[in-house]
Amino acid sequence: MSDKARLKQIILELSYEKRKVVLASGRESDFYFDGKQTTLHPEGGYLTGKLFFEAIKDVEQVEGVGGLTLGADPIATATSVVSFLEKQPIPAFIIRKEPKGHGTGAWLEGRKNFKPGARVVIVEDVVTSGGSSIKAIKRAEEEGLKVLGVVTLVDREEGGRENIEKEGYWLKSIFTKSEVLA
Ligand SMILES: O=P(O)(O)OC[C@H]1O[C@H](OP(=O)(O)OP(=O)(O)O)[C@H](O)[C@@H]1O
Ligand SMILES: O=C(O)c1cc(=O)[nH]c(=O)[nH]1
Repeated sequence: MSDKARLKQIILELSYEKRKVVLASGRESDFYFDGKQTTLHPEGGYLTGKLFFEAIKDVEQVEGVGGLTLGADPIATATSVVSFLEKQPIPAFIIRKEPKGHGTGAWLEGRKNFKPGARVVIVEDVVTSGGSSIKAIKRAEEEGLKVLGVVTLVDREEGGRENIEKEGYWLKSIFTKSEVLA
């Protein structure tokens, strides 16, 4: 079985839930992908890292991978670890939803691994409206990074791609919702 086929099995088993839920955008839905159930699973996290690394390794001399906490955190870390194992090390970063209230006051964690203008990819577990990805893009750019595009584990195909592209960035998905549920 391919890495992608196995990851789909894990997503269906651990992350896909049929229930009524309010989403980050305020929309209501009758299903949910709880991405962290997969990305924090030992095999799920490893396969996520492998597939995200494959998706970004040849992209426009990528120099970093990160995203908005919390969904992005295990994905960025797994991708970075796999990149080291594959001898093309790509450092990870985490963007906070609020700046740290004491100590460094930082919005962005992992800063020392990035020079100004470093070319980075934003990662997400789920894209619905794309609002969280766009927030991450804007914050990363305000922090001096050059964002190339976004990679998500699951694209729910609910307008996120269009909204991200409208901002001038590409979106790649490991899976669309249709692929997961096929
Ligand atoms: O495309 P959007 O409409 O923005 O929705 C998708 C976002 O929603 C979820 O995050 P959530 O805010 O639930 O937070 P968490 O990652 O901290 O759990 C998910 O991890 C994405 O970041
Ligand atoms: O839109 C969201 O907030 C959302 C949808 C989903 O399926 N999973 C998730 O983590 N967030």
